[in-house]
Amino acid sequence: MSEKLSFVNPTANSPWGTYLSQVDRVVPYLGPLARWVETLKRPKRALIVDVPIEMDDGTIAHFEGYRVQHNMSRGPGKGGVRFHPDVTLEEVMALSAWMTIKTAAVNLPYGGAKGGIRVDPKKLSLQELEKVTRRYTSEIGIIIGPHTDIPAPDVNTNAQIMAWMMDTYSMNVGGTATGVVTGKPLHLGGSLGRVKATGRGVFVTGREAARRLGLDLRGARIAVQGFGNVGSVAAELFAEAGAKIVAVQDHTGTIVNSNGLDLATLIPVANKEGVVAFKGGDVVPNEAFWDVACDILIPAALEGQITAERAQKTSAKLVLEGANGPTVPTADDILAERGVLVVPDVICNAGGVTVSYFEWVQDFSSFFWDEDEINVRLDRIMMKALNQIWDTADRHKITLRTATYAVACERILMARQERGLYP
Ligand SMILES: NC(=O)C1=CN([C@@H]2O[C@H](COP(=O)(O)OP(=O)(O)OC[C@H]3O[C@@H](n4cnc5c(N)ncnc54)[C@H](OP(=O)(O)O)[C@@H]3O)[C@@H](O)[C@H]2O)C=CC1
Ligand SMILES: O=C(O)CCC(=O)C(=O)O
Repeated sequence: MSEKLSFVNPTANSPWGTYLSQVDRVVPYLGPLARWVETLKRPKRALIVDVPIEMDDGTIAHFEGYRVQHNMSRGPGKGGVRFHPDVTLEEVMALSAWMTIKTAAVNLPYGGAKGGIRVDPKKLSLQELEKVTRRYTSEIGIIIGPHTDIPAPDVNTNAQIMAWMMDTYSMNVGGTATGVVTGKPLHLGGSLGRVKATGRGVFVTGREAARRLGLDLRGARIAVQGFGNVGSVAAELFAEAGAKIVAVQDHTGTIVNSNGLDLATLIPVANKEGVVAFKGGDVVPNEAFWDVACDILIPAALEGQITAERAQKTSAKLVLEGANGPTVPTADDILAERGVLVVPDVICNAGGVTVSYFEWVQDFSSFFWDEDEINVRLDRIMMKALNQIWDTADRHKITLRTATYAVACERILMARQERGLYP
């Protein structure tokens, strides 16, 4: 680890810095458990791996990979794997920590972990992508496993990549270990409902938040940043409920249509070429996305997108954090002062890990549920968690984010205390 990067001294405005500041804000609400809070400010374990592969042109390329296990007080590590050219150890530390808070917030029997490879998968052939995935899985194989740490999809990873991870791990241990990853294809022990689960959770929590705000979803204007797994599914569900998706941004650019974008035509175009190739909206400069007149804003791309300046200008009344860590702490304060309600990532996007948990349980019991059962259970878990968080926020007069941390940190630190410290 470089001199600059340490567990306790984050780079300014980094995701890890954001996370540490979120933890600091919850300390006054932890009572006697506050003496354990340092536990949350450092990962339990961080592994950096070299991922060398032979490229199609015969050259050897090296990629840097990470797996961070932030906390395992309540159960095995759980969290996705990200393939992105900007992935850093410090980012993965933050993502793993948010998993610890998230799994505790919805009361799943897991800790928090996350992984990533600094690679642009869009520049790899399918064969190179498979080689990178398999080599990375072998390298982190010393710390993952169905009972220790269970990866899943995140940005630029999907069911095919989970299938390669499951196969590589299984070959290395000499058996078929379906429970080592979730988000797998259905015929390899995957679960119905997992692909749409995160977007569905954003919709379920968003619908409840809108109801409490007195905001009618019929005709509500929604802007969505990031139109991948999370953003596109959330957009579809809100559109089905009568909302208008008035702006969408992905890394190709931003499109707007104040009458509502036609998702049935937009989604296939976006999946193939990116949103700017869609003809049913106007292409505008990326920064204009934050000026679009809207009632609900759904950040569903990367961290640090809602800056102080963007928080000041958004017209949204409700922010639904589909992405992990999209709002920096100064922006959080501005949104709160302006009366904009934020449903934080650690509850808003917890639908994915909740159905991952269902997948893991189904793999162990070798008995698979139908999709209705999965969705009913998902909605029940999300609503129970959200209502408890809302009660906590009302009781202490704090934001939903700090309330989520209060509920989650109490569970995590109580488990830590009850387990004791001595080897
Ligand atoms: N998948 C899951 O189950 C879960 C994901 N999340 C979080 O949700 C977020 C999105 O993940 P997911 O949908 O799975 O990832 P995907 O890879 O499916 O989609 C990511 C989307 O973000 C867009 N994007 C990337 N960079 C930018 C940028 N600089 N500006 C605008 N758009 C950008 C991508 O555009 P393009 O396609 O053009 O590159 C793509 O549309 C992440 O923060 C992730 O951690 C949280 C919980 C669970
Ligand atoms: O499905 C999972 O296990 C984890 C998903 C994830 O990485 C996340 O919630 O950020």
